Amino acid sequence: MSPAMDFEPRVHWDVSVQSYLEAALEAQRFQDIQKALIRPPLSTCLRVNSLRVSTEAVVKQVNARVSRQQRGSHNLAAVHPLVPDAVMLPGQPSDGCIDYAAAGGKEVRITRKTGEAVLRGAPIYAPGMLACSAHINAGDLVAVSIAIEPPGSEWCGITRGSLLTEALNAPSLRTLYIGVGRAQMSRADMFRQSSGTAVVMEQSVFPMPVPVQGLQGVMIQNLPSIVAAMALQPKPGSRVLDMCAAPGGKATMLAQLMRDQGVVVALDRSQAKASQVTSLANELGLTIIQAFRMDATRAVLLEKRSRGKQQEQQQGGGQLTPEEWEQQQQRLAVSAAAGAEKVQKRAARKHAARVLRGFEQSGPKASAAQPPIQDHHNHQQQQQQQQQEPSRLEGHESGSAHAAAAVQHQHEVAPPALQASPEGFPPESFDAVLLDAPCSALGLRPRLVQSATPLYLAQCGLYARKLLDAAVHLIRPGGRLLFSTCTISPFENEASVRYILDKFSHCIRLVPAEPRVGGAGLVGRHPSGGIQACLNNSSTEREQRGASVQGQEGVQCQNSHDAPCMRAVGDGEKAQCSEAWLSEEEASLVQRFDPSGPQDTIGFFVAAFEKTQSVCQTQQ
Ligand SMILES: C[S@@+](CC[C@H](N)C(=O)[O-])C[C@H]1O[C@@H](n2cnc3c(N)ncnc32)[C@H](O)[C@@H]1O
Repeated sequence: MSPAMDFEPRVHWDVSVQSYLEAALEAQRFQDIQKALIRPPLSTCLRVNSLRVSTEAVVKQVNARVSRQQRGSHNLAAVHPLVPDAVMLPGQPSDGCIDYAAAGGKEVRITRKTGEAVLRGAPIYAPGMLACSAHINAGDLVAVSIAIEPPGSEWCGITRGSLLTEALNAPSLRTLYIGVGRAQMSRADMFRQSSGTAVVMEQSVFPMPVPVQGLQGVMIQNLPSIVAAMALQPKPGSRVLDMCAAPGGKATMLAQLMRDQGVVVALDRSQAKASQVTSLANELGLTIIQAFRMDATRAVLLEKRSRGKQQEQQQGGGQLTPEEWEQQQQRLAVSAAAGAEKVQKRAARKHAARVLRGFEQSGPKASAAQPPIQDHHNHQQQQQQQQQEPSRLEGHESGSAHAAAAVQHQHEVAPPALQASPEGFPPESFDAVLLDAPCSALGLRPRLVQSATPLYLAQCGLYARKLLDAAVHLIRPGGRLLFSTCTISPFENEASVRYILDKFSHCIRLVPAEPRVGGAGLVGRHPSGGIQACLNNSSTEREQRGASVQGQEGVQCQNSHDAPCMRAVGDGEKAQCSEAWLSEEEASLVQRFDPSGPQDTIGFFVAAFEKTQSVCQTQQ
């Protein structure tokens, strides 16, 4: 074993994506961003649940830990000057001098995704282990290395459970050393256990954040995520929708800003993910969050349109592609077999929709007190699960995230778990809507592999527009919409804002996204033809195939992380790919968080809109 002392991983980008971003952001800026993306932000941001505990108390507690455990290596924690519920823990750049010799040749190798979380301060859990040296016992010091997938591959070349021998240090296998840790279990247990901490880091190429486990009323959350929730300005007692809510970081922040009064309807496309939101709300003792499984692109209940579409499909669907036709046939077969069960489920969904509509008439308080669907049996089961499973944050809050709930009475006040989803919501149902769109996630840090392709960026941007369309219909006149992403891709950010401002110019206007922590958005248009040109020029065979089949057949998404599976970049959608951004004035209202900027945050984008009047029928 000969670990390199410097942490200088070379991260390959798709050539076309790189040229697209270089042209958009300018070469030097993109180079700086690339450098920033391979390391975690130096500071850790703690979100304080100020309904339970004061930020001053948290600052005091954290600083007490700093002085005890990491004397001299950290500056003191402080409340963020513009974000009152955020406590910032500054970190010092590491000198990179790791004493690998102390490990005496013992080593563990972990998956790349685990490694990225560890670089943000998480311990190494058993499932993240890939290989390790022979004869490792609890208490041993071990060198820690990450196995990196080669460009274009999803497998790093090492089978879990392997013995680390010279062969696994072959130059053909990409390995990155990130520090030294202490084993918490034996080699055998590392591969036998499906949970539990396998190794705790003692020295890392990046400073390890102050441990926050056990701190009451705090959770780790990226600063821009907190800013996004604040910029929506949700009012206590109002009715708010979070369209893409799991795992619930922003939904819970919204509830906190609303002083846990009113209702936050939180949607996500899978039941498991919707349940994550409920779990986090329970942990934090927030009672107003109602989580549903729902495809938010279909969240607007437009009676006429949905009936028309249903009829069209039943008639054989002149508009359907062969692929859609086949999918429809499969669905019909399944639904026929489902028989009585389906009738029951539909009744449950109708009931839920009725309750939600009823809520419209009776006001927020009534709905909060009477959740759409109650299923006490499942609620109990879920609570048991929550007690067994540690809480995790994913999505924007990648890396270690320890939701430390300051709640004594959570099981008394937690809303029951919701098992069925309503069919949708009538237009203008909400006072405020948050759309934290699934995106290409090019702003997340650290990222040791970048696999995004032009097609993927195009799909993500178009998917965001679909969700934005729904969002605009769901807000009431006078209400607010907050759009955010964790990507640096302008097609998903500024070009999406342009799309919505142009399409709904008569009823939507940009308003300042505040507090103002990030920088201005991009002005003008993409200088070399935008994502469509990028797609056309794309070098890989796969991309060319994707570009050449536009509008003809489905293209599967290629990434697993929150991959928005759009069918295809269709002919009708091509026009949307031309890439106009913002005017000077508009750019000054949105916020673009640059990962290489002085704030040292993840890459993020925030835009706030106000709906001035109803969307006219022709726009629907
Ligand atoms: C960026 S993450 C959201 C993070 C979340 N807002 C938070 O702060 O914790 C995007 C989420 O959108 C969900 N999603 C993707 N497509 C969706 C759809 N059509 N309807 C609802 N949710 C969707 C994904 O499952 C994922 O959980």
